[in-house]
Amino acid sequence: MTIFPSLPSVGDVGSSQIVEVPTLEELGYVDIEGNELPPFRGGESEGLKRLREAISNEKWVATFEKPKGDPSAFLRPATTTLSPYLKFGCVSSRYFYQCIQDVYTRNKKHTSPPVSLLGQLLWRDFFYTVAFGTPNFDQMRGNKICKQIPWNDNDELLTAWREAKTGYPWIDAIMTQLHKWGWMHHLARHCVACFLTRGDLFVHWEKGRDVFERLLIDSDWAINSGNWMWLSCSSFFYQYNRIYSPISFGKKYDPNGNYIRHFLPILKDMPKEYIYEPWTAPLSVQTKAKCIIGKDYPKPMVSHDSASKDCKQKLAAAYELNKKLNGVVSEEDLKVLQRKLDATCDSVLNPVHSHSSSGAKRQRRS
Ligand SMILES: Cc1cc2nc3c(=O)[nH]c(=O)nc-3n(C[C@H](O)[C@H](O)[C@H](O)COP(=O)(O)OP(=O)(O)OC[C@H]3O[C@@H](n4cnc5c(N)ncnc54)[C@H](O)[C@@H]3O)c2cc1C
Repeated sequence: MTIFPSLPSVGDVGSSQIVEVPTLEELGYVDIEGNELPPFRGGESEGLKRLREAISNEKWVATFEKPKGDPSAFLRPATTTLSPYLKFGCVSSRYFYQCIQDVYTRNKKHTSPPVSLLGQLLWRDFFYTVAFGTPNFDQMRGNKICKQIPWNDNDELLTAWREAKTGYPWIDAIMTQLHKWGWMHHLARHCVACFLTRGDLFVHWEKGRDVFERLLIDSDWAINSGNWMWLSCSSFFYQYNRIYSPISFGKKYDPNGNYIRHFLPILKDMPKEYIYEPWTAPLSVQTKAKCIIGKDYPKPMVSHDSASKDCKQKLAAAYELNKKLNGVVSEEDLKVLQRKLDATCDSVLNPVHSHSSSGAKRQRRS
């Protein structure tokens, strides 16, 4: 008697040929020799090792409070970095949850959801639940929980953002980390998602979501779309007047700009006074730093002050329209609104001017 049934025979494969396994180059990946390797190794053993390391620091687990972590910490990230392992099922979310509960049992005083570490796992399940119950969750059209907003379709703006060429070092460094590591801190994701959508460029959140989906190693259908809706003020969060400054937000955590220097080495010799706004550096300083703005590193593609003001106006008008039509906004309604807004808001076409001489004016922080 055989214990294991024999394997079914291989069916008729017809005339199809068995081809070679495609190379990485054929799959579209470029040679990364000489480049920094992403600090992630796949597999369950690595995932469990990271989980044990995070959990063994009981004080850190018990006091974990998001969004208090430092988004610019890259040598030792401020969060667990377990998302790729959870996404691929290398680490069980239930086991992770149980480990946190065990720490809480031993440490009665601990933070609570939504900001605690346990709360982060609840956010994960929150997005899974809403995504499951919402038709067309991953798009604006036909999605009842999503505000209908006349985003622009400007591929030039999208490309500059995706290719880390906005001229805002904080934004470009984050996008470079995305290309190199496939992972960034949660607040860093906030900054670039806000910048692309409601903060500065007014590009559709679905376009940014698609870029993240392609490049994140933790890319997750429900979590990614949910967070893009959140950050673009399309759903879950509606305070569109609160915009991340691409200049002052990162500076709070990293005044010397070490994160920027690491991910954008072209700016590594820029003095700290100018690292977040290099276009304001006098030409002599740019020359000494071997980085001429507009030649070695781009000028800012928009003026944050006027672009963010325009974005707020557009959001206010779109919210008003959604309210008036009780969320049933047709494509034609959006087009009419877009035409009206295009006539009044044109900051995107008016980039900030580079100040390569002394006496350059700084932008007001928002
Ligand atoms: C625009 C945008 C897109 C995002 N896309 C993704 C994505 O595709 N995949 C993804 O896993 N996370 C995504 N996130 C959520 C969050 O940024 C990452 O889960 C987190 O940064 C991963 O790092 P970590 O494992 O160190 O997180 P920790 O802070 O250590 O949290 C532990 C786990 O909780 C879960 N978690 C944490 N924050 C969130 C959140 N806001 N929503 C849902 N679950 C959360 C993750 O599974 C994470 O691994 C996105 C956030 C934004 C703002």
